Amino acid sequence: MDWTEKYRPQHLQDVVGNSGAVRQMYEWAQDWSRQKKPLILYGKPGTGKTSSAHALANDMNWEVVELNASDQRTKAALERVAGSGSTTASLSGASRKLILLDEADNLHGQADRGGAKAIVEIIAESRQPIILIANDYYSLTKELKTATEPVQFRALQARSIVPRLRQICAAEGVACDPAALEGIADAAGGDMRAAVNMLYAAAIGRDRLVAGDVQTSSKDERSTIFELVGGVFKGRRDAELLRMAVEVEDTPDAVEQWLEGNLDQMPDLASKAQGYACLSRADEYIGRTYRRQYYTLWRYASAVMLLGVADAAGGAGIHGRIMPPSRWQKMGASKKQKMVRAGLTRKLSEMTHIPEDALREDFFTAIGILVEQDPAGYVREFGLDADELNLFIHDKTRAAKVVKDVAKEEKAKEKKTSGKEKAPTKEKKGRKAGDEEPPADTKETRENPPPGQATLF
Ligand SMILES: Nc1ncnc2c1ncn2[C@@H]1O[C@H](COP(=O)(O)OP(=O)(O)OP(=O)(O)O)[C@@H](O)[C@H]1O
Repeated sequence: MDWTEKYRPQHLQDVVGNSGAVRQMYEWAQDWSRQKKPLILYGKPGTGKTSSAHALANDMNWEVVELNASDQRTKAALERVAGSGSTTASLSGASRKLILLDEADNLHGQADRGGAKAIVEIIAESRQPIILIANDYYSLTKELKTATEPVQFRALQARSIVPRLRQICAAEGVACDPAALEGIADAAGGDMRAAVNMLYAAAIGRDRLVAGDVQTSSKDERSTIFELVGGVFKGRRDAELLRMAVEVEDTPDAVEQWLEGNLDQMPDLASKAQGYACLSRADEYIGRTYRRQYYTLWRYASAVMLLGVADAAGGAGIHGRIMPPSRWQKMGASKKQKMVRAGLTRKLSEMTHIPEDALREDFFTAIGILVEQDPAGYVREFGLDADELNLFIHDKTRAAKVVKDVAKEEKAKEKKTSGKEKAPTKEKKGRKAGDEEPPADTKETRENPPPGQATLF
């Protein structure tokens, strides 16, 4: 079993470090009332934000409802649980629900700004306690900052991490050398999740842990995605491969894209098909992870795809060069770009009615080619913003200019239309060559829609 889950603190008093933050949460919960602002826990990954929120709910005997800020269904769910429609019966003691809204820094991923604004309004008026979680406080919207009370989680000190690792070793029956634990705690860089994972990787299958067993790779030295994917295609099927998967910073869905992007290297059709079959099974688990917010399934998804594709690669393995999946490489993998990409996928999914997880590489590649040919047309049809357009054309200045020009052009068109409403006779005189087509919802345009959405799908 995943040790980070197994040793997740169950009560506030089990949370390591961040005592100020924990106290603030406790006091907030003690006299929580409808007038109180929701909390927003922010800080580096792996410092105990999510665990503390769950531990608080457990201590208060509150049920937890977990929602993700970037999920389109969140607004409706929030309205149901926290909005004015929620019954007073559910507001009393034991049946009180703590709403946990994760990825609050991705709230603008909600397709329209109105959606995000509505969510902030529901939060501010909530009849149930709400805790939001974010990594980066500074990227939160102003409205959200105003509506909430901040609680900072700081990186943990190595000397706070060591005792926790010692407890885990004791519970697992692993004797440990203090130097080994100190080495792990130092390398974790204040991230308890990383520390527990490193301990797991070093201690699993051992009953004694000495400093030499520990690979105290610092953040920069941890396995890279290239090594992991390279290992898979070389046909590795050992614990080391799973250890590398724990170390890489990429999420299983990113790893899945990398594996898929390199499947062409398979020696024959049968092994390629076998590789795809494993990926599709892993994909199901990854989807379920997100739907149920059950992150333990991630580990399982990783194991299924890594070992499965390694098996498909065969005993001798393939020693070709590992390439990043094409579109991914161009899009880069910075957090901001990932968020833009996630928002865009959602937008395209809504417009095309194709499920998000089906909008994979091929689809992006196809759209990319079309967008490159007619950026302005796609900005108009899909409502792409400059960041989204830049994902396709890779030229920030040009993307900003195209979006600005389209906005200008639309504004002019609007003006013209409203002018036309006021003075219909003048417009009737006919159009000059080069004028825009007047917007019309005639039978003909409905059946033969303009280029863009309808032509493409
Ligand atoms: N302060 C802590 N005390 C004890 N365990 C911790 C602490 N912080 C993290 N952990 C361990 O790391 C795991 C992940 O922590 P958690 O999910 O609470 O981090 P987080 O701050 O919410 O991270 P993220 O921002 O990535 O969601 C926990 O299951 C637990 O095992």
